[in-house]
Amino acid sequence: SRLLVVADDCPLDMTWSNFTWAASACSSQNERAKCCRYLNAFVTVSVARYANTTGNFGVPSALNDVCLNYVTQTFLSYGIPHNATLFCGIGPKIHVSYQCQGITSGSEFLQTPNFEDVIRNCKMPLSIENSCRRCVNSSIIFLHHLIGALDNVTLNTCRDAAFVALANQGDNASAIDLASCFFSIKELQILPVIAPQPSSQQISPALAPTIVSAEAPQQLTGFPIKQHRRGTLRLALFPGIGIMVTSLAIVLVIILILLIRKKSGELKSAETTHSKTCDVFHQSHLRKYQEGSSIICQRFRYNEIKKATNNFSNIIGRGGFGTVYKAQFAYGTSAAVKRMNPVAEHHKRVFCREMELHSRLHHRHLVAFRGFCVERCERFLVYEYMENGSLKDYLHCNPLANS
Ligand SMILES: Nc1ncnc2c1ncn2[C@@H]1O[C@H](COP(=O)(O)OP(=O)(O)OP(=O)(O)O)[C@@H](O)[C@H]1O
Repeated sequence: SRLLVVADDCPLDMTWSNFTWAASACSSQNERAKCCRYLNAFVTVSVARYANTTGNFGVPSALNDVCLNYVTQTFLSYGIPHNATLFCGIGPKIHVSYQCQGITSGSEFLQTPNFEDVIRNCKMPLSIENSCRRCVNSSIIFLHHLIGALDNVTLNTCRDAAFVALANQGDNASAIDLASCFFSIKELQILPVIAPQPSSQQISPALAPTIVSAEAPQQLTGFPIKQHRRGTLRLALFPGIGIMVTSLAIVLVIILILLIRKKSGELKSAETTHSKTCDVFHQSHLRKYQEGSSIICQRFRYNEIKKATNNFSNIIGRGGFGTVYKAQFAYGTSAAVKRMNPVAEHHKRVFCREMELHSRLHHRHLVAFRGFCVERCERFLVYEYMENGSLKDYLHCNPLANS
């Protein structure tokens, strides 16, 4: 459980945030730089809040030690190991008061040349793409103009001072947003779902990297790293949602495939059933017809007729019961194929009777009946092909006949 830290005479307030992420990072040896960025951000935001009421970039020098002690105790009470605060340098590197090139207040900073560029480029929200990058870019340019090639401690102090000046341009929320951008860390106010426990792992001060690598934000050493880190952090916040959405999409696709397959199966089986019913009807009537008939005529297959009529493209006439096609069978015989129109059930019986009649009638003045086809709910009558057209055509169109 967390100890209550009494601020004594330190005017800084560090109760504005939860330190769980920082405690987690600071308990891992692999996240030392991140740990220091967290600690630096907590102190800087606290100083910015203080500057908001006083206008000063930090506590009076008389309160320096008191406040550094307060900050260290606060971190300890939130589970941040003592060796982490030593490693990050609370006091020697992380200050509670910023004196940047003699500037000690926000109003002085605002008068610094080019600072208005930084203010313009650091407008909220900084969480949207490229906005943070723009803000940090202009801050770096500004700082390099301001301090030139001075040491990293000065650079860091001025960076923190610039942060405080900027943070005081907006409200509390924008200060948090700005800190997340400036120090390349998770949004400070987001509460984690699982509170990580501080581990007993020790961070050896002997292993402390240089001030730049341990303390300076990533932005000052390279944007790509920072951009990548922010993207990763955003993703890490919602891993569960990503998995859920992906799973849902997969389930929906599977359901869709099953529905399509079921529907196409139903259609196929309906078609087959219809076709079978049709054919069973025809076959039973044909059997009766063939059983009662002494005449046996040729039965053609549907595909045979389809091929012979060139896929029913050679139309030679239309009558009251169907369309007549010219057919050329593989064995060289020409024929006229009458494709009967679809009719009601009782007409199918008529078709069979007519077939019987046709097959019995033989006369040199009658067109010879060659056969039939009953398949796929279709009926065809096949006749000898008459070369010279119909009698009607002959009587009405042939000039020799008319003369
Ligand atoms: N065996 C055939 N040889 C050549 N052409 C034919 C043959 N049978 C029919 N036709 C052509 O097809 C047309 C239609 O013939 P179809 O027998 O269907 O009708 P129809 O003789 O006019 O009378 P109905 O509709 O009463 O049968 C004919 O006018 C003819 O031009």
